[in-house]
Amino acid sequence: MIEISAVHKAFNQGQHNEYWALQGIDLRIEAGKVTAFRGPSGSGKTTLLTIVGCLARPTSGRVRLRGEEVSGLPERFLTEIRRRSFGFVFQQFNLIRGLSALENIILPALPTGRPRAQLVAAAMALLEQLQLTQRAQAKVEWLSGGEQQRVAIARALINDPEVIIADEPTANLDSTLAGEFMGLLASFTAAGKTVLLTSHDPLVVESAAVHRVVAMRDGKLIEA
Ligand SMILES: Nc1ncnc2c1ncn2[C@@H]1O[C@H](COP(=O)(O)OP(=O)(O)OP(=O)(O)O)[C@@H](O)[C@H]1O
Repeated sequence: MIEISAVHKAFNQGQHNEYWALQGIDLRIEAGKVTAFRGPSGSGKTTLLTIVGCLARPTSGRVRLRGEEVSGLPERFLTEIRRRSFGFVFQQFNLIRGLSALENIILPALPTGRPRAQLVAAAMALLEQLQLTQRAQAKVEWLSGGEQQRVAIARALINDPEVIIADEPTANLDSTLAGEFMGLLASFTAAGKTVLLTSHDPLVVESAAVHRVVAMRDGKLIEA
């Protein structure tokens, strides 16, 4: 479903601090499965996921999504593919302060033109699933770290993406909530969605919800 071929990524190319964060990644990711990336800090996990999610381009190499090459497309196409195909949950939640949990969740769906009432209903259903109904109208800066993370998860799901990309999604959750998040992952894949996540948490990487673990070191894949 996602094919990554010979992907390299350099930061600060041509400068004294040039750094190759990815050094030749070849990987096929199956649809409908949870793939977890693990590896030491700085091994390139986040860099790889941002490239797969069309948030950044590889310096060389290719990424194909459902057989279509996306790595070389112009930005306006990438924006559309991102919105249509991917939901992101990042370590920094990137929520908009001053807006409520509910407003943050529906934000990525506004450009789709779906009626507001439909979006609010979808957002409320997600909040209920994540046990956050009572905080719907609270401004996000009033929420705890774990609550903010659940708002970020709901926001990633509002456009019903095919692929969910989650970078350390449970970093701010206690083990009960982390366990619930893993349960949610199982329901995503049961619905045919593909999940890519990074984690340092053994509870996540060793969870029954994870189908495949990919290990990275120094910008390369290593045998898990
Ligand atoms: N924008 C950037 N400019 C320069 N170097 C960068 C940039 N982004 C990442 N790097 C470097 O690339 C390397 C890989 O970073 P990356 O965030 O992908 O690692 P990671 O495996 O996700 O780490 P962690 O587990 O700590 O999140 C790191 O050495 C990092 O410092």
